[in-house]
Amino acid sequence: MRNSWADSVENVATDNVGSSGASASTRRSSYVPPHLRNKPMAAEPLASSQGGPLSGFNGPTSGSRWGASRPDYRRQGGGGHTGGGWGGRGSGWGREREVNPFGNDADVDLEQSFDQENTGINFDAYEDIPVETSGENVPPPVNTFAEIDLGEAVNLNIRRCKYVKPTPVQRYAIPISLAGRDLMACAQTGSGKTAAFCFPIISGIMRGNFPQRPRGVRTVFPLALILSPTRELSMQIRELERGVDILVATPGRLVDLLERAKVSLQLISYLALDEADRMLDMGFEPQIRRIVEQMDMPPPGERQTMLFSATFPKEIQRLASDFLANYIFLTVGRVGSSTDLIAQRVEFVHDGDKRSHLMDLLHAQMANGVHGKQSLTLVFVETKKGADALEHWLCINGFPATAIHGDRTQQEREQALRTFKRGDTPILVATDVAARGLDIPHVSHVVNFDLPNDIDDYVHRIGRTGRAGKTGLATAFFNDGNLSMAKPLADLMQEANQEVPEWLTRYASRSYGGRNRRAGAGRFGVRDFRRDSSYNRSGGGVNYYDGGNSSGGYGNYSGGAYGPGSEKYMFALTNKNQSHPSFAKIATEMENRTILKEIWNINEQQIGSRPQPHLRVARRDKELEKIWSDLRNYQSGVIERFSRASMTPGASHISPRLGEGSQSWAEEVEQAEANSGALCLLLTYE
Ligand SMILES: Nc1ncnc2c1ncn2[C@@H]1O[C@H](COP(=O)(O)OP(=O)(O)OP(=O)(O)O)[C@@H](O)[C@H]1O
Repeated sequence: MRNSWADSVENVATDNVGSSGASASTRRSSYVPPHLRNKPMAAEPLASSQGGPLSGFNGPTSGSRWGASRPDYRRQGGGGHTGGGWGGRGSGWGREREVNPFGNDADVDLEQSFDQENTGINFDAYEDIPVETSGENVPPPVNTFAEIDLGEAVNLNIRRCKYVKPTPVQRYAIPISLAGRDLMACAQTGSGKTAAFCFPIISGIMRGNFPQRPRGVRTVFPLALILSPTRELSMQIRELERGVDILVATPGRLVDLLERAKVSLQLISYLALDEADRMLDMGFEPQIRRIVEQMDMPPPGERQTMLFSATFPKEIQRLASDFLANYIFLTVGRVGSSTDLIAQRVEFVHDGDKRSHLMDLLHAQMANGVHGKQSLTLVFVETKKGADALEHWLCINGFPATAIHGDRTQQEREQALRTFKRGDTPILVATDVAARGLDIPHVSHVVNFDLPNDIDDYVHRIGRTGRAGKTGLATAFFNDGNLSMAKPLADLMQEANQEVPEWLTRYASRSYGGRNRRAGAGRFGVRDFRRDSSYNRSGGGVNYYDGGNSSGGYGNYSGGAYGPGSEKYMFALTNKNQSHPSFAKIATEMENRTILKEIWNINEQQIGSRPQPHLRVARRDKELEKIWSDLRNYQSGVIERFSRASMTPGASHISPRLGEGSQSWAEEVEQAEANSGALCLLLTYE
């Protein structure tokens, strides 16, 4: 018999109901954020912009700040069962759950106990979700699974899953894919993208006539390859289909298998990239190119390629288009936006107050109870060390927690996910390894203890809640260390009809000089990068390096033509006595990007947290080429200039502002390096 935090939730909830019912519960829940403590109680409810996620757990009868500002939340079924608020989540896209014949008992119990209380969600609310397609001869969408010919076996399994109707992304993507077209698709987190690419692949393989595989060799010849960024996500997708016909892999491991000739890609008919933008950012791009372009995989046009993600920055679209032939671009919902199903709160919390603030949230969550049901909370932190430390601190303070990050063994990572899913440790402290794709039922609260530096990372992180039509809550701790996120965060919240705290609007309105590549109105208007005039100007060609400030594109370093209003800053990358080779090595081991983030943070302080730097390589020798490829899309930045001189241990910041465009970029970098003897990096901001 386990005695989990959920048991204490149950006890608290029972106590509350037993003693004085709802009013006791309400009293307990009168949460006061630290910065408002010891102040007289306000006569009227605090403005929701001042936080108070607790109120989210209060449900509609609590006079909740949060509930009051979110009429749509209640409409969507989040108002709660038994007046209890948070636990009463919608049932998603009409999916009813059956007992999973392969699951263990604990999972089944938990799933059943939750599903019994699902109150249903208005699926029709999704009907008016904005959808945009571009490309030639786009096949029409369908409304039901019955309209799509996926074959008897797949249809049967769809019925077994009790998927009653396709989600919006499935309505569009499945017919496109069945028509044999390449696809780049962007749809919100938790909206059913996995099935959107898996169903047609499985169906195609079950019905297709494929060449005979060579016999008697130990190499396997899969027909479909699905690439995803983390092992956990690969395993999750693998749950849908196992076997050698469909290979689900992370790039690193696959490169290894390919190099040892354990796998051949010669017969690949389908290639899917899940979390495609992550797969093509600087961490993975070299490996993906190796797999897709330099091994034996058939080229675009001879295979069908599908790329899916909830976010798709334009520069990544450009890269991705290398892998596609005459593709259709599909967006369902606003590109890179969060779903409206997630109520987003942002609270100003100084670093030193974060732990106590988190504890307040967790206490509030307990006090407002979910009536014995595990309400899972996912807490995102910046570093692996930070994750370990917070996990430890939570545990010794009576909150069963576990942690997942890149330094833990695979076994530990899986164990952490298991105990979290079961509710034995209803708090999971995670780095970005858990930010994307993971579909964990019943995560009701995502806390961004440390905000990421990139708004897309934020979108993926909070997307771990509010999935499959259910509602969720996301709380972010913001402080002066997150200035670069003020504007994108405020814009995103506004887009998702969230109440933006006034203080955040003020932060956002201050100019930090950054180029906010995805912020502002018209996110939905800026979709398929092929529609950009710059793309057309270059004759439809793909020239990733021609964006930004460069007048000559990649390889032409003689420019220096900063656009009006651009600013530039110079940094040395030699902090922490890193020698260049070790830096390069570290840069390649970037699954959770900690080291680079350290560098980034140094830079951020130096540049006054200005967002969205553009960076470009200044010289192109082989060694730098590698670093360049690793760093190119690091966080929100793209390397603009990067040059090397002898390393000076301990050298740091050189010059915060170099002479206003009077010198060419290369000269500036060289001069700075000559002055400092350090490896230098020039950042410019539009
Ligand atoms: N047609 C459907 N009806 C009901 N539920 C569905 C349907 N399609 C998918 N789901 C469920 O929705 C949940 C989210 O799906 P999935 O994990 O594919 O989302 P996603 O869009 O890939 O999210 P992310 O962007 O976070 O990776 C899953 O639990 C899945 O089983």
